[in-house]
Amino acid sequence: MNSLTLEPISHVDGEINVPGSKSLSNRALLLAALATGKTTLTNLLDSDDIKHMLTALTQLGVTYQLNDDKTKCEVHGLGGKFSTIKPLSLFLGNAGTAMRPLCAALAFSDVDAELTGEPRMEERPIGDLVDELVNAGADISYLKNKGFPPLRIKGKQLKTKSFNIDGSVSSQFLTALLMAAPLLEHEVSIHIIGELVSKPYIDITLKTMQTFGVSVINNNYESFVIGANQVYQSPGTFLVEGDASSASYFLAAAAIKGGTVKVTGVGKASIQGDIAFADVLEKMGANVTWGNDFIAVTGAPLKAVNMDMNHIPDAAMTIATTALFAEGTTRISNVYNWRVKETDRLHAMATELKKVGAIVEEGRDYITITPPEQLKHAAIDTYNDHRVAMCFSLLALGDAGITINDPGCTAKTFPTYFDEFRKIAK
Ligand SMILES: O=C(O)C1=C[C@@H](OP(=O)(O)O)[C@@H](O)[C@H](O)C1
Ligand SMILES: C=C(OP(=O)(O)O)C(=O)O
Repeated sequence: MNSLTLEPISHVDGEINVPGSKSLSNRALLLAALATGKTTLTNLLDSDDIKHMLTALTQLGVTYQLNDDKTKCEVHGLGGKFSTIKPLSLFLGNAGTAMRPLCAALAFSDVDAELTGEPRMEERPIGDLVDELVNAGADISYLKNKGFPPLRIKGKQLKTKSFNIDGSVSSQFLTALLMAAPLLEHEVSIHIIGELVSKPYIDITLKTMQTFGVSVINNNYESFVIGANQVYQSPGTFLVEGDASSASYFLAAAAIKGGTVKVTGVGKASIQGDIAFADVLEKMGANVTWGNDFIAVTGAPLKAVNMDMNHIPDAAMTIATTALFAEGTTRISNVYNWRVKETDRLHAMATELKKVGAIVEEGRDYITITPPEQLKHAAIDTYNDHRVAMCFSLLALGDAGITINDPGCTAKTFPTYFDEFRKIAK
């Protein structure tokens, strides 16, 4: 298997302009496709998750022009729902931000489409979304296992005005329903059952919908109302912010090693919840400076934290490896849904952290990490999970270096990650 060995890095310093946000790229592409008018997206992310959304949109009859480096895209909006004649098969890889939102949008469109994905996608739940859509009258069937992709969707116009969605496994089910609701044209109310996880991603959804001209009443994240006859309208241009989760690795590197790293393209004006990662680093002892469009971190001796990280599920993985350089036992809690993402992340992190010598406790929805006296070199298995590969690159800041197996798996959200990481190693 292809692997990458990172030798110990003695110092970090520098400035990194992070690529566009995955969450914003795929939301903006979908809403631009449904909107009236032409939208020019800039700083679009060029990665596997976005390629899957773009390919699906082409198959759905959306036209767009991508520039050479694929970071600028002019989308010609359909001015309403998708409408295609022939049955389609859309392959969405392992992109949750394509599978879940397209599922709802297609259920309310004039299409006959199969939604398929990588083997892991067939293990990632979608039942809470599909079953509620079916309750409401949608025509969706499971092609293999109940509750999981692949799906067959025969879209239709529904009269249902009220939906109940379970938000305790993934916020993407609510995001999907929110973004598709205007296609129904009448007023829609959505009621949340269970504890809504990953709440800041709902803010990203609502703010992106607002930019495209659709407003939603948010009753304290317990229910949402989308008024009748709201149509997505192109904002003209849409600048995709830098990805706050991708920023976490560079900021953590500075926190661990003691230099200063400035990440640009994302800052205190960001609508991404993962900027709160910098607050965790601050709590651990690092110094953080904020600008509207940048975050800079200067390292200092770090101490462990004990925190509920449900609000930053992706960046929390970066804390799990940062914890190896902090004094004491770090506890990351309320992250049960790590288990249903690219891999079972609680188990994968526990397994790989033990390989470098950490003392780890893996709970149902938490993990504790105590650093060893001395970190050991290990070959880290990455389970086709981009974030496992990226967060373990931080082990290069220890004395033993690290080997990352299958480093190419970062292509899901950050194909150039290791080239960028090398730039801050001095
Ligand atoms: O809506 C989004 O853009 C995302 C929501 C989160 O998923 P969950 O809501 O499943 O936790 C996050 O982990 C994922 O990377 C992106
Ligand atoms: C959970 C993630 O991805 P997805 O959008 O496929 O859910 C992630 O990027 O960490």
